[in-house]
Amino acid sequence: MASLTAILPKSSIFKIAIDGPAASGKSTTARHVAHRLGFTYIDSGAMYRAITLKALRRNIQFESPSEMPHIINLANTSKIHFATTTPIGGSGNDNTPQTIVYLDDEDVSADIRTMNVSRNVSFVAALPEVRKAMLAKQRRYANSTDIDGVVMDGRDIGTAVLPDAQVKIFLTAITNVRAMRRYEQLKKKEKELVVYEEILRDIEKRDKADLERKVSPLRKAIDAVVLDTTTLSLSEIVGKIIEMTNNMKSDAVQLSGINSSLNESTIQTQI
Ligand SMILES: Nc1ncnc2c1ncn2[C@@H]1O[C@H](COP(=O)(O)OP(=O)(O)O)[C@@H](O)[C@H]1O
Ligand SMILES: Nc1ccn([C@@H]2O[C@H](COP(=O)(O)OP(=O)(O)O)[C@@H](O)[C@H]2O)c(=O)n1
Repeated sequence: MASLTAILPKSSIFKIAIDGPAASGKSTTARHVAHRLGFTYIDSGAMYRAITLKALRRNIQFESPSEMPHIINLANTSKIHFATTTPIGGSGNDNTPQTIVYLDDEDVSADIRTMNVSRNVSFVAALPEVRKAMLAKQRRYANSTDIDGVVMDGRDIGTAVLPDAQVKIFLTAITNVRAMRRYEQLKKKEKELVVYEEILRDIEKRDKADLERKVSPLRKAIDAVVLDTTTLSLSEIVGKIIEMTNNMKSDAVQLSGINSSLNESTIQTQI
């Protein structure tokens, strides 16, 4: 099949936006979709987590107004990048491609998932200047020219970061199910002692903060499709998104056919 970038103008790199509340399945879904389509995956939440981790390591006192310029400075000056490892056959039942997150060239993939980072990240993510810095980085990644497409997940991807995304998904699941999944996920990593009730409280608190903040709150874009992962398996969700993407792609191919025949008839008319 011809490369999509050969059909669409460079500015129209295929974009898939996946938003939703904490632990709704965004990053797992996004990684599988990106892997299947050969697209780049960008975990926007990891970027906010990385800045939060750096602030914690520097003992910055959150919510102290005099410390805010330091956090903003970290957002503006830190280098964040990603690498994806493709599993060969997968380990055990988990064949999910893994994303490595680098903060100033250090692999912080595990450190950004601790409860301490989770407890503080929504505060950092609510600072308008931090969002401005992350938005610029996110758009830069998404518009890099050497990729066919991008899948980005977060809270404001369909509404603010990539409002031009051709496919927009809003993933949801009931809170208890999300908390239990996050509990199982963290327990496997054995990075720290995890308590289900604490995870549930963190998810509820973070959802509230993300929904209520002034700048780019968690919202479903009007043109996003809602998928409920409480009742749909990972493979069903991934399958649906791939199907939507393929439909959009074939529409784009047909449109490009119509456009080129329109151009031909315009040329003939001019002759
Ligand atoms: N549709 C699904 N059904 C069941 N479990 C899922 C589904 N999607 C994701 N999961 C699992 O739920 C957990 C949280 O998913 P994750 O992708 O980390 O969520 P998010 O990125 O939204 O925080 C992971 O362990 C993941 O494997
Ligand atoms: N596009 C985004 C992505 C994340 N975030 C913030 O970053 C936090 C962590 O995001 P995440 O995607 O890693 O969180 P989980 O859904 O994995 O728990 C969220 O709770 C938001 O406060 C955001 O504000 N905007």
